[in-house]
Amino acid sequence: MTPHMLEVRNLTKTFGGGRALFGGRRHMVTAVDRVSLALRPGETLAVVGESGSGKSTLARMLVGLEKPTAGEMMIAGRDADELRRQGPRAFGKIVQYVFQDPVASLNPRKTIGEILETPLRQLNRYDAEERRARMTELLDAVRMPADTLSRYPHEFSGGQAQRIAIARSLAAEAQILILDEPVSALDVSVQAQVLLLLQELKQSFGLSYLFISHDLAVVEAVSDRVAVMRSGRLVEEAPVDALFSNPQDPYTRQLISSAPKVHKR
Ligand SMILES: Nc1ncnc2c1ncn2[C@@H]1O[C@H](COP(=O)(O)OP(=O)(O)OP(=O)(O)O)[C@@H](O)[C@H]1O
Repeated sequence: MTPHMLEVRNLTKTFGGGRALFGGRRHMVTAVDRVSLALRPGETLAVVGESGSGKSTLARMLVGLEKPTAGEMMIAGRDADELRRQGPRAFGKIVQYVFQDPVASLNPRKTIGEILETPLRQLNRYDAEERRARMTELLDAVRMPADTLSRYPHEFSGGQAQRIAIARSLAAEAQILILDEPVSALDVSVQAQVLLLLQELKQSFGLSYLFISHDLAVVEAVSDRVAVMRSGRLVEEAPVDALFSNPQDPYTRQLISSAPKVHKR
């Protein structure tokens, strides 16, 4: 049986709980509360919820930016910590994180060529000429011209920078992209183009997506399954059509009815 691309069981993250100041009460926040989820090969699983529901904390734990308080995380059938201990190269070949703010996620002091070359070098498979050819191919895959390589991140718009950040994830040959609000910072007219590109790349590169978003219209357009979070808890999980046509949880119903652009069924 093919293992799940990602699987979390009872994943929990509690912040705070250090020594209380001035004898006051310790303030603890359970950002993620016993969440269990699985991402299947080739699918887009959206995680939705309002601000503060714990979506980003979940994603950050998966890539090792936060340490879980409790629970299990498996990536491609292997324990996530064990995989991470093998180093960034082994981990990056499986999972890449795409941030909400694309310009900030690219090193301002490096050219796009230098940024894309780093993961290619880490693969230890290409010589300089092959790396150059591969970078041009990757830019082509995200619809950016070859002269992008000699330019710097600040020279690009948000949409272009997000395409470049996606190309960097592809350069690492990741199988799973964790897309954390990947179009929220972009103009509405640009959002659709980037979403369409992500759909295409998923097919051509055989990717699986964990798609974090608060925007139900976006989620409806891109996902296969949807998990709804509220105050750190998973309240409902269903295939996208079932979730929008027949939401089971009162909170999901409320989210759908208050979303302006969602296709009401
Ligand atoms: N480093 C931290 N220290 C303390 N509390 C945190 C930390 N990171 C997140 N939290 C808290 O955890 C909860 C969940 O936050 P999180 O950012 O995961 O939610 P989110 O659904 O991604 O929201 P947003 O869409 O606004 O980013 C919030 O109450 C937040 O204040």
